[in-house]
Amino acid sequence: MKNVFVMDHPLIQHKLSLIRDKNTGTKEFKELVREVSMLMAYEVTRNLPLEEIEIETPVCKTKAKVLAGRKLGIVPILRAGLGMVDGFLNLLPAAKVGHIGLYRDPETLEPVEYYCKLPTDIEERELIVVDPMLATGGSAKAAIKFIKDRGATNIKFVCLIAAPEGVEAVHREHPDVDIYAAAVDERLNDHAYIVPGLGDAGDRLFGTK
Ligand SMILES: O=P(O)(O)OC[C@H]1O[C@H](OP(=O)(O)OP(=O)(O)O)[C@H](O)[C@@H]1O
Ligand SMILES: O=c1cc[nH]c(=O)[nH]1
Ligand SMILES: [Mg+2]
Repeated sequence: MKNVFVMDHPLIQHKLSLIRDKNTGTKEFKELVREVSMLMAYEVTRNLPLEEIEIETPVCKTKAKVLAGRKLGIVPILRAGLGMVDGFLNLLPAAKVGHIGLYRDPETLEPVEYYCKLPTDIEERELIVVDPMLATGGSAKAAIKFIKDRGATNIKFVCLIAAPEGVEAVHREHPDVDIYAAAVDERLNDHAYIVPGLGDAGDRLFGTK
């Protein structure tokens, strides 16, 4: 599949299996989502540019590599995307966080927007949109269009589980956006839930329902 990178690191896969298990309760679910997000942040940032600066160790002066100051932004899609933010910020503490509130109407399956607050300089930032689930792709497409309309040009999308239908839909509308997932599952069911998936990510994270 084009534009989708599956992160098959054993730690990510192991923790994802625990997350999928219906017997995993809210507290553990939240901790695991944070841990997997941190591991995914590590993989997603693999190509960040470096520059050399001069530093002094206790022994001598030397050249050393540091991040080349690229500005980053994390954009969770509320609610469930919130569960991924802390894991990303653990590794990228200087990143700014923008929030986009969307819920999927259970009848029409169309995303409904209810909140948006983004960093003012998003056009200068590399933006990482995060949401545990990419199902039909409606929410991801809407969030990406939203930030593109406000000037963003450099966007990645990171999820825990993607459905092939969602990957295809995002790729068709936003071919410039790479998708990073811990797994691409089999399909969507009649209610557009991912099979086998993990159920409703927002409800499992926040203990609702
Ligand atoms: O690809 P899609 O078909 O759009 O479905 C995926 C969306 O559904 C879930 O959110 P939900 O609507 O359940 O909102 P919530 O995070 O507030 O629970 C999930 O977190 C995604 O945002
Ligand atoms: O399987 C799914 C699909 C959409 N949203 C979820 O939380 N889970
Ligand atoms: Mg939900």
